Amino acid sequence: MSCNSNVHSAISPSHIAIRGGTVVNADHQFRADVLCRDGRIVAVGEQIEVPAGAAIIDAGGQYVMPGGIDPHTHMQLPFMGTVTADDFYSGTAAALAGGTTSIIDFVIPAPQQSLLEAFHIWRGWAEKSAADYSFHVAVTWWSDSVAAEMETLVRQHGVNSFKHFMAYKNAIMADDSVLISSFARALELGAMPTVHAENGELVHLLQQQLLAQGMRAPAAHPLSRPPQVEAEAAGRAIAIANVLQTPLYIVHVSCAESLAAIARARAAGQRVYGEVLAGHLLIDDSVYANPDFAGAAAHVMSPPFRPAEHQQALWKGLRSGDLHTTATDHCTFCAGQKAMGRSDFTKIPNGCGGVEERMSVIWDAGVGSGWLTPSEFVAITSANAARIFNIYPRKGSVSVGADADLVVWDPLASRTLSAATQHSLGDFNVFEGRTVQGLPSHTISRGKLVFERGELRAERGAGRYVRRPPFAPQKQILQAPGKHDKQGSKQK
Ligand SMILES: NC(=O)NCCC(=O)O
Ligand SMILES: [Zn+2]
Ligand SMILES: [Zn+2]
Repeated sequence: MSCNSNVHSAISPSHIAIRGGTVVNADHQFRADVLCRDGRIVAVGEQIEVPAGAAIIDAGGQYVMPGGIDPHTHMQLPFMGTVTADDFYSGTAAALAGGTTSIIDFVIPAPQQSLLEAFHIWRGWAEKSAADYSFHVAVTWWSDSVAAEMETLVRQHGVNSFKHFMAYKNAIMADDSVLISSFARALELGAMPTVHAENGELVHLLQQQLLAQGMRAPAAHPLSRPPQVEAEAAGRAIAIANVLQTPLYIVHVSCAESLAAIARARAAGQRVYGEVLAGHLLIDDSVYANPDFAGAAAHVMSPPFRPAEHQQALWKGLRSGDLHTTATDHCTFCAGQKAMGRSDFTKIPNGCGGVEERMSVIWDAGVGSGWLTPSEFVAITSANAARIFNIYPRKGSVSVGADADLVVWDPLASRTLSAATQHSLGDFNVFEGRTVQGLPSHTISRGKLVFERGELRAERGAGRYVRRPPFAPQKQILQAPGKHDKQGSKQK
């Protein structure tokens, strides 16, 4: 479908002025012009002086927001015997068309593979990115060399988060011993442990049982990964983080039970962060009942889409502050690839797209319905991710000195989403037929106008690797400060 037929060169005068819009940051919104020079924001204010020769964007009646940050994508990922359809160019170009100007993707070393070797391979693949990118690095096995390479990644390569897949047994699954070693090491290094929370042993057992019962179609996929399987793993990761006193970021929280575990931990004073996918907010499990294999298989991802009541809980979690970021887990496989699991649902490559649609579908359903304010939208689509992964306010903020990654947002524009018009190279759109109100009119990436009212000017290789500094290494503090007197000695 689509595939970048509508791509032209980015417009890049040294100055871009955005005039007459309402700037929205995560903490407040205000009327202001924004001036960008050489890739940075250099002025935000009323009636700013615009140098001769600057490109001028009229943002009257529109919002000017930080470009979206999608903290969970998989471009060019080799996975389940195939490779995703979108590479770093097509995937980031699609992101820009939807108002997302940065992604955080994943380096996933094979068990026994050097983390550094894998990191350099992914860095090479990502050089063609049209938008800025960064990497979480997965810890899929453990040894002293992994511990040493984590340090090199943090200190020399700007990695401050490590991912652990608690699912995908016999492939990339991290067992408790890996989780514990890696979380403890992350704490020493000032890095954030993150988890894909699903009990891989239970998934494996349920898959085998379903296959033995002759259930081979995609409809069996959600049955092999019920909410309890996710909640058990989320609870276990939270408990490990609690004992070790590490922070924890849980990716793609999809069910009320996991959310409740996060809420309980946070109420008890634990630093736990939750990410929710645009798809999990808006699509329910009825998609797996589709008798057409291709339609059902296109929705096979993990965790799976859930019964509708979970969506209500997730939206509440975003508003209550127990969920912090929104992502897509953009991981596109075409129909021919999904067909690898035609006679065995466990072989369907897991993953769906969405990097181009995330901002619009969340604005439409969240802000359009009155559930979220524009500032809350900025918090959950960019600012919170920037804070959690330590690149704020350079990213996620419209402020002087920040990168000129901006989206001019037209709250009245609408379109109907479709694979026929998407920029992703995937051949399916999980939001097919959904009409959304609220679209980017302009996207500016590092000071260049890369998208203007439907015309995409993404530039291969224009994206830059974003280094993310570590947080200060934390001491292990086993008691809350209130248990100590003012001099710091323990109370009797
Ligand atoms: N989510 C999914 O189904 N595929 C990508 C890998 C992962 O994030 O688990
Ligand atoms: Zn995952
Ligand atoms: Zn993922």
